[in-house]
Amino acid sequence: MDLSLSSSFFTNSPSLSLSKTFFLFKSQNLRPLSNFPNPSYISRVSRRQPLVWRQNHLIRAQITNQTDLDGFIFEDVPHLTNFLPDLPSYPNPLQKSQAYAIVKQTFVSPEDVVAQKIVVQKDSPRGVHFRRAGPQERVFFNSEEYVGLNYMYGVNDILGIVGGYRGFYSKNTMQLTPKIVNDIHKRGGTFLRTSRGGHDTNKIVDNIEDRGINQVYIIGGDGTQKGAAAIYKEAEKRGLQVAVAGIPKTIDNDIAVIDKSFGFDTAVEEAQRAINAAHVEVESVENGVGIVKLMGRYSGFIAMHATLASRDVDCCLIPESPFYMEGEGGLFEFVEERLKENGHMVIVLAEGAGQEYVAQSMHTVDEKDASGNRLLLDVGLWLTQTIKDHFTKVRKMAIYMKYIDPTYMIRAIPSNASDNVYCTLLAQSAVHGAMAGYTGFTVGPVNSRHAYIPIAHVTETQNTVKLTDRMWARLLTSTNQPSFLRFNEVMQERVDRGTIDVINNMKITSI
Ligand SMILES: Nc1ncnc2c1ncn2[C@@H]1O[C@H](COP(=O)(O)OP(=O)(O)O)[C@@H](O)[C@H]1O
Ligand SMILES: O=P(O)(O)OC[C@H]1O[C@](O)(COP(=O)(O)O)[C@@H](O)[C@@H]1O
Ligand SMILES: [Mg+2]
Repeated sequence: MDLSLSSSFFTNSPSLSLSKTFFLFKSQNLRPLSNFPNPSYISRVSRRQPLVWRQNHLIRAQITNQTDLDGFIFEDVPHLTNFLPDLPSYPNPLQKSQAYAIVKQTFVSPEDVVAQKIVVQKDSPRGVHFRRAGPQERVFFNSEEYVGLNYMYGVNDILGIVGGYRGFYSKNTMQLTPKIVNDIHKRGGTFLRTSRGGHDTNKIVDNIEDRGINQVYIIGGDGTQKGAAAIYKEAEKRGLQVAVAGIPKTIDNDIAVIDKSFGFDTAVEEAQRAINAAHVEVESVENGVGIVKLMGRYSGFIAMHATLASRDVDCCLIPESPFYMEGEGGLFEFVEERLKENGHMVIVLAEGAGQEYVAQSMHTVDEKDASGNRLLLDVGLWLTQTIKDHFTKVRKMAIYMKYIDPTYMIRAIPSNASDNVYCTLLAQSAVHGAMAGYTGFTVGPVNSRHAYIPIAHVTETQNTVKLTDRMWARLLTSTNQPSFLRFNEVMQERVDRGTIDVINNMKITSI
């Protein structure tokens, strides 16, 4: 596969609704031509500490003396030579690439690291660092015989797995060529198709083994990355020369550690159109209240950023910030104030917000999708009806509700320019990492520099909006909406008054 293919390949492929898609980089025909010794894949833990060999991806550097080492922690990713010590390596064919001919530093230094925490104090520990992404001097897949065919790594045997994880064992594969992937970035959806559930690690790795696949690129959100980690572990257990790379793609932006996931920018941009439509509609009537529901199962990033970008939004509701309707500081009070002031208002809400209220009003039980994600109830419809009932029945005020649910329309559009560029970087970094023999990693920007992050590090937490960070405060000052900080108090009052039972799973300790 050449790099231009790999970039268009990935740039094009993970259009927004492509939640769980896989590319296989199959190079079983790439036989070693020579037997170079294993280069020193050594991770230097600190300038002041002797070199430390990385044995396994989640071993944190043994820091014996915090002061001495400035608290430097290197969370390196696994390498194939950890379990295949005799694997031969080859000079990276990029050395001969015209594209890199005048690049000052074609290869990243094995000692380059990217800091997880960018703002530090003079005396604070230096903290966690990840391996910098990029081309490495030596590669562990021999592609020389293909260089004449392609420009960079020269691998031309690439399979697309159709229909998500289950596609490994229940669907046909698709041979991917530059021609096939040429235009896919201009289409929404996923040309490889997708599915939820169906992750059977053994069957998947059996299939990888049977087909002689050497590199697996797995594209998707947090669930997909967990699946990728399981595949990597099983491949390692079986001692397979298979590099597994995770590519973070979800509009929700709920993947930890990285700056943002592919698709998020596009979703925020497209959400503007829905917000604008709501604004136009409610501006045209007296007491118009527009409600726009956006995606965001557990994380309100799309809603928060769309609100900040649009500036037409009066109130943004996200799963991380539980809200309440009645009384002082509640949503009803705020809506009434805004209507008096402006004659109209727009509320943006993330689909995961207020789920407990909807569940309570509908007396439903928790249901899950095939991947184990909680099936969400339509909080937009619930909020629309609740506000309408309050103003018409209790406040005796005529109001006009306009509810817009653009969620799938947003997810279905092709990625925007910024996401396309981002995707090119993800694709190229992933290919460089896998070619260099790294495995079990997710690639992504950390403080704007691309890095290889152990998958387990990315999946151990979920990226959510931190109410204690300044960004949420910026939003509150921009909309001037209530902070709902009295949520706990208000809920307790209601329980005491007997107006509600204890609300199941209510996040009363969310801050
Ligand atoms: N803990 C896990 N281990 C293995 N596979 C998982 C795990 N969690 C989710 N998956 C699989 O990952 C795929 C995608 O997960 P899903 O939650 O639907 O989407 P996303 O990757 O966007 O979060 C599904 O096929 C699901 O079965
Ligand atoms: O209805 P579907 O297709 O299962 O997808 C809905 C979900 O997909 C998302 O857009 C993305 O979530 P994932 O990245 O976990 O797939 C969520 O915001 C939304 O709840
Ligand atoms: Mg998910």
